[in-house]
Amino acid sequence: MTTRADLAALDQSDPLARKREEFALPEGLIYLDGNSLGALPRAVAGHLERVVREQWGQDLITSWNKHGWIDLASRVGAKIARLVGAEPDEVIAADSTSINLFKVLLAALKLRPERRVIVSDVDNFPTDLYIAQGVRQLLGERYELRLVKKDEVEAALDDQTAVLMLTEVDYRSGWRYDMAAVTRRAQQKGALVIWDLAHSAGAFPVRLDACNADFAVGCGYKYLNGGPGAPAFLYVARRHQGAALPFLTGWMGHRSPFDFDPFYDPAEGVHRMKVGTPPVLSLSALDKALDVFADVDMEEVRRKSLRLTDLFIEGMEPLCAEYGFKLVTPREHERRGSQVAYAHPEGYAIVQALIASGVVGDFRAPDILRFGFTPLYLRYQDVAEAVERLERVMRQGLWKAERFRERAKVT
Ligand SMILES: Cc1ncc(COP(=O)(O)O)c(C=O)c1O
Ligand SMILES: Nc1c(O)cccc1C(=O)C[C@H](N)C(=O)O
Repeated sequence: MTTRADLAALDQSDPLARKREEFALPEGLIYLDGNSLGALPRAVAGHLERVVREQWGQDLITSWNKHGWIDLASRVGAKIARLVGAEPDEVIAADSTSINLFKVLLAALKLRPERRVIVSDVDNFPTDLYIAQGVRQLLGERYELRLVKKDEVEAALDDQTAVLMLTEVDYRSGWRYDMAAVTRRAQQKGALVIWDLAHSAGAFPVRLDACNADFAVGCGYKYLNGGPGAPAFLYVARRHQGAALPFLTGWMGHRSPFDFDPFYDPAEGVHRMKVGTPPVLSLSALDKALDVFADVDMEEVRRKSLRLTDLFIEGMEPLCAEYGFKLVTPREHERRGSQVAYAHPEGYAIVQALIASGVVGDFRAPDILRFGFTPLYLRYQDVAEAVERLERVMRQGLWKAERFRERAKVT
């Protein structure tokens, strides 16, 4: 059994412990929801204030050149590229994950015009599936969206598969695909592969290059801490950049937007995936937030993430036995992202009671309690404290209060 003293010792010797002070976290709160909305890096508020007052306020429109607003999507993309194993010119920060998925899915399908099938995971995050359904409607009924369970993905690939579209880490269970192996198998069948890295980027090292991924997208507001509604990112492997087209052909993706040419001519490389005017304030927040990673070794982040999640799983064992929580996250390290999830029929009310006791996790229908572990701002001792507070919620039956049953709009 791991004691409080063991955890204190782990915090003492933690090479990432110094990163916590770079985040503004409310006193006493244990935040286990950085997989949904990352915490605020302290430097962001001052930076945004300067961008607003000095750049927007004083330099006004000249800021597009003077402060490089026009290149922000690429500069921020280059910072993300380092975290996902890509070259700086393979990634841009733009739009939302959903919109980026639309762009790369259409681009990929058009690169395989003779094929008609999109394969995905039936448990994929709904927006990914909705985007695929919309793309299918747009292209016509002759396209098939083949949705299968995780262990059926390989068997679902055939010589008609144009695109395999998956999220590396399942948003509910935290189950993680073997990205390199799955990519290889799909490519052997002649398909292109799109990865959604929403629950991967910033959570552990990602190697898009070593996996030979074709396309990828991901969120800016989860483990990258870019703030609510932060711009997402999009990756196009360099080998596809000449042929892949966005189909959302906006002026910012034109070769020379300020020629105001009436006819679309795609920009070089990943730049053609830009659509409209970039959200400078949001991009600036994400830009500054990413600086937190500048001196961080992502291998170290992974080591700590696995220790945190292992400790949580260990600490929860007595609660599973006593109160019926059922672990749904794999114990195997290779199959796990940076979150731990449990099934419990009273999951919603329990999560609300836990939040009221100062531990923020979240609930995912139908019955999942989800806890995200962000190694940059969590301490080992937080893990024990979170388990203790949950134990109290259960032992004292705090979750039974009527107010914890009311479903909020956003869960
Ligand atoms: C796997 C995955 N993809 C996409 C999204 C969201 O996409 P968007 O940024 O368009 O809201 C989420 C969470 O919101 C997610 O978990
Ligand atoms: N994007 C979100 C939002 O706008 C409101 C509430 C939650 C979210 C989320 O990020 C959900 C998240 N993708 C998930 O994994 O469940």
